[in-house]
This record gives sequence, C-alpha cells and structure tokens, in this order.
Amino acid sequence: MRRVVVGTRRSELAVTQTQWVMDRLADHLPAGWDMRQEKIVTKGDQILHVTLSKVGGKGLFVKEIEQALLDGRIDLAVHSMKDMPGDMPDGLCFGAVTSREDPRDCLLSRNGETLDELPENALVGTSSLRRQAQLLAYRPDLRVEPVRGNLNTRYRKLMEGQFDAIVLAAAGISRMGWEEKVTQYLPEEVMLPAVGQGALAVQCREEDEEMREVLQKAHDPATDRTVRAERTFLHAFEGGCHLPIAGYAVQKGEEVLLRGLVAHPSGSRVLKGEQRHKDPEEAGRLLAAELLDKGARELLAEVKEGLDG
Ligand SMILES: NCc1[nH]cc(CCC(=O)O)c1CC(=O)O
Repeated sequence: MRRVVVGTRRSELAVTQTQWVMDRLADHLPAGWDMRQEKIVTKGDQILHVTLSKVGGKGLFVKEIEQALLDGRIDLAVHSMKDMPGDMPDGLCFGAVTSREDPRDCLLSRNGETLDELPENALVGTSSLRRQAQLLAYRPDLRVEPVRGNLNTRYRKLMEGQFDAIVLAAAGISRMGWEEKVTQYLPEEVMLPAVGQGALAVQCREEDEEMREVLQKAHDPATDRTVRAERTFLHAFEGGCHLPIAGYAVQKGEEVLLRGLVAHPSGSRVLKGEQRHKDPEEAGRLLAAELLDKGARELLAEVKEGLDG
C-alpha cells in the first residue's frame, strides 16, 4: 500500500506532461499503490513581469519542486528536461527520461506567414536568446522582443497583435494538442533545438528503490544517451542555461551524433560544430572543446557582460 504523490507546476503544459507520465506508469504500479497530483506554485510562475534570464533563469521553476521531493511532500516530479539545471541536489536522481517528442521549434504567425514570408522588420516574440540569435542570423531584419508567461499567455499575446509571430517548442505544442496553430516547423538547420528539448525528466529520491524500479517502465535509454551528450555539452559552459547555446543529438548506430552551436544574441556570429562518439558524455565534452577553440569563450564572455549590465 503506497500513495505516490506526483508534484507538478500548475500550468496546463506541466499538468498535461505530468498526467502523461502518470498514465504510462498506471499499469505498472505494484498492487495497492495509487498516484495523485499535487500542484506546486513556484517563484518562476509568480514573477512574470521580468525577463527570465534576469531573475535567475530556469532553475527557479525547479528548485522548489526539488525541495518538496527532499522533504517528502511529493515522491515524483515531472519536468521538461530542457528546464533542468546541470546540477541536482544530493539525494535526488532522474528515475526516468522519457522518449523524446519532436525536438524542433515551430513558428506561429498571426497572419500565417512562414519565417521566409514574414514582412520586413516583423516583430517576433521569444525570451530565449537561443531562438533570438538563430532568428536574427537567418533574418537580420526581424525585431525580437521577450514574451513571458505560459503557452496560453504567449499565444494570447500573439493573437492580440502584440507580435507578428512567436516561436514555441513543437513538443509543448503537441502535448497541448495545438498542432493546428503551427504555421511552420523550423528545420534544425535554421533553428537548432535547446538541449533536452522534447524529453521529460522524472525525478525522484535516490534512496526510493521501489519507485525507481517502477520508473524503469517509462525510461527510454536512447533518449537518455542523447540528452546526456547535449547536457554535458551545455554545462561545459558555465551558467549555461540562459546563454544562446543550442544542442541536439541523435543515436547513429553505436554512436551519438551531437550538433551544437554558440551564438551572439544579435545573430551576428554563430559558431557551429558536430561530434560523434560512443560515449555520449565524451561527445559533449569534445563539442564544447571544439567550440571553445573556435571562439566560444570570448563570445560568451561578451554575452555575459551584456546580461549583467
Ligand atoms: N521554455 C519553457 C518550456 N519548457 C519546456 C517547454 C516545452 C517543450 C519541451 O518539453 O521541450 C517549454 C515551452 C517552449 O519552450 O515553447
């Protein structure tokens, strides 16, 4: 007999993702177990008027949920992998990494234009420096401005005319059932995805062996490997999560093929590279070294200075 409490943020996307994982686990629970959701309002959900990178980055959303796990108030937490910081508090682990959804980003434009068709100087809403840099590298005439809030809020702002287009992750779109709102799925060559995009991380207490065994049913080893490569790459750069860095890996036979880039937020410079290796972490380290070698260190130092100012 065990009542498993699954913590989630309260946004529709978070609740949907959490329910998706719960549904996958439902048939695998030992006899007498059940599960329920517990909604947690994080600081990141409360502070909506400032740019995310200025209030401490994505870690905000995660810390409070991790504390609830450590305190035993909840037993599981479902997160978007791309929101997970590189370091995890002692005592917690990823019990499962779920199979990745469409990793791409997509464009939603108010008048149905693709990225190529958007009028000159069109205003695109995104708070992601990674998206901003790649948009501007491809279309230097565009204007990019931050848009905060959950997916529903961002979509409302688009439809109200505050932006001509916004960019969202295809994974979130499909989990929300919003495929019809998509104008264009952006190819990887134009918009390399964020590290971890499309995968979910199911976090639990390290010592909770019986929970970890159940979570094996939702674990996808191939996604786990590719995400490890991407995250090793990202975290080789300090303070990685709010920098204009992209990384996406696929499994090719025995190897992981990892593509990554580091860019200036203005899009004026984009350093790209790719590495393949049997050991995913090694692919990540090699790619970071390659890009540092190509000038990423100087570029990121410049970017960080700009963020502090
Ligand atoms: N930035 C917030 C965020 N974190 C995870 C997703 C959904 C996609 C995913 O699971 O990678 C989103 C929305 C978005 O970026 O459009």
